[in-house]
Formats: sequence, C-alpha cells, structure tokens
Amino acid sequence: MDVGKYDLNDTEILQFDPQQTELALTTKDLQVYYGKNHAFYDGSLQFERYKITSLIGASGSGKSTFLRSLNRMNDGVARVTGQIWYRGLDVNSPQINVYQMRKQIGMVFQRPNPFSKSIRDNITFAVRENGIKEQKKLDEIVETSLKQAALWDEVKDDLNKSALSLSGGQQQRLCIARAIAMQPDILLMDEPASALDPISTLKVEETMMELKKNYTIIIVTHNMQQASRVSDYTAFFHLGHVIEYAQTKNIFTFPQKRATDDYVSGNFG
Ligand SMILES: Nc1ncnc2c1ncn2[C@@H]1O[C@H](COP(=O)(O)OP(=O)(O)OP(=O)(O)O)[C@@H](O)[C@H]1O
Repeated sequence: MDVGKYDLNDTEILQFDPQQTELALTTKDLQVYYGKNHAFYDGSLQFERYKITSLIGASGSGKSTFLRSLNRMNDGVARVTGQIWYRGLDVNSPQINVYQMRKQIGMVFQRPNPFSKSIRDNITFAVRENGIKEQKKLDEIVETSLKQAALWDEVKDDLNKSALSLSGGQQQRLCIARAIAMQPDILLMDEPASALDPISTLKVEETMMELKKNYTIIIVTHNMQQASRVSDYTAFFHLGHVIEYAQTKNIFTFPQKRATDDYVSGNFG
C-alpha cells in the first residue's frame, strides 16, 4: 500500500473545552526541523491532566521528535518553532530555565538507564542535588517513589544493592521511580516497555495506571494493545503530521480517517 496517498491535511484533532477540562499541556503550531528535514508539522494538541495519552504511528512518523520537544530534549539537536504552554509559561521560550522545567516535565526513556549506583542512590541523587539532605525525608522519598513505581516490595530489603543487578523490567521501574522522586507534573515516556518481556511490560503498564492518579502521562508506543489498554486518548502520527487525535476507544473502534483505520487494522505499509 502506498502510504503517501493519504491526505495529510485531512485531520481530526480533539479539542477540549478548557472550561470543562483541566489541561496539563498545550502545543500550538509546533514544528520541528533537523537541519533541512522538516520532521514534524503543525502540532496544535492539548493534553488532559491526570490522563494517559498515547502517541502511535509508523517508524519515522515523528512521535519521538514531538515527545522530546515537549521538555526541550531536542535543544541543540533540532530547531523547534511554535509554543508549548505549561501553567501559563511557554516551555519553548528562550527565557525558560530548562533544568527547573524538567523537574515538572520529566522523561522516562526507551532503554532503562539507571546510574551505576545503589537502588537508593539512584532515587536520592537528583533529590539531594535539589537541596533535600535530611535522611528521614530522603528515606520517605525513596519508599514513596518505589511504591508508586510498584517496585518497593521487590527491593525494600536490599536498597544498597547496585541498580545494575536488577532485571531490565525492574531497572525500568526504578527509572520511573527516579523520575517521580522529583515529583513532576507530567511524565513523558518514550516506548518505556519496548525493551521488556511481556510480564515486565504488564507491570510497567500497571504502574502507569496507578501513576495517572497523580501525574499526566504522554507515552510513545509501538504496541497497539498497550495503547488501547492503558491510554485515555490516542494520537495517530503519519509522516510528521497528527492525522487523528481522539479518545482511545474511538481510534481503535471508530477511526474517522482512512490512514488511522488502515494503521490500527494492520493494513498499513
Ligand atoms: N537526531 C536526529 N537527527 C536527524 N534526524 C532525526 C533525528 N531524530 C529523528 N530524526 C528524523 O526525524 C523523523 C522522525 O523521527 P522520529 O524518531 O521522531 O520518528 P518516530 O515516529 O518516533 O519513529 P520510531 O517509532 O522509529 O522511534 C525521521 O525522518 C528521522 O530520521
């Protein structure tokens, strides 16, 4: 099938009523360029607070490019134009303190990347840097973050063990615990379960469902079952455009656009 035949301007993008829906993040006219390569076009999307939104689409469709722009991970790599509104501030403005902003908009990467330190130190490292030194407070943060990331029961008796001795799935949950120890508002996750076995994947998914009580999550995933299991909303990306953004159940059962329909039914490419 020739995927180029879809009309890239024929889009269906969910709009929330800000009077009715609490928004965590809004992008306006977001465009991303790697040199001359215009990798992402016209992203004006809103993300509801305390919900999980999945970004789906074929390889190279711009999902990670978009996600990484949301907390300026593309700085120095790509040119990003347009705005990213978070609590009345434009994250994309040159005046923003990127370090402070990333405490609010955290990221979990595809491959677990724990520090070569103990489980405890993985969590307390950035927290200490942030000025919290009192042992009792640090212990509380370690316990709470590990519980929220559904890892506490597996590691509570061995917090001084090296993080590198954990399994891949445990390491990824540790990375989630490390991200939430900073108490961000929004968690960006770039295929957080793609390197994991099915059981670890389900654990990470359960963790996400638990986390959305307190956090807004935006996740890139290639796993369509995962998108339909965990997310409230789904955006379908194609060739750098968002073709359709809707409630997840609508994307998977009543897609409005042919490209979306072909993608979710496996007739794409
Ligand atoms: N660091 C980079 N430098 C140059 N071009 C890049 C870079 N990262 C991505 N691109 C290009 O931007 C486009 C979108 O890539 P991106 O990684 O965002 O897609 P994706 O949908 O996340 O793909 P995948 O599902 O394979 O991760 C592609 O053409 C890719 O080659």
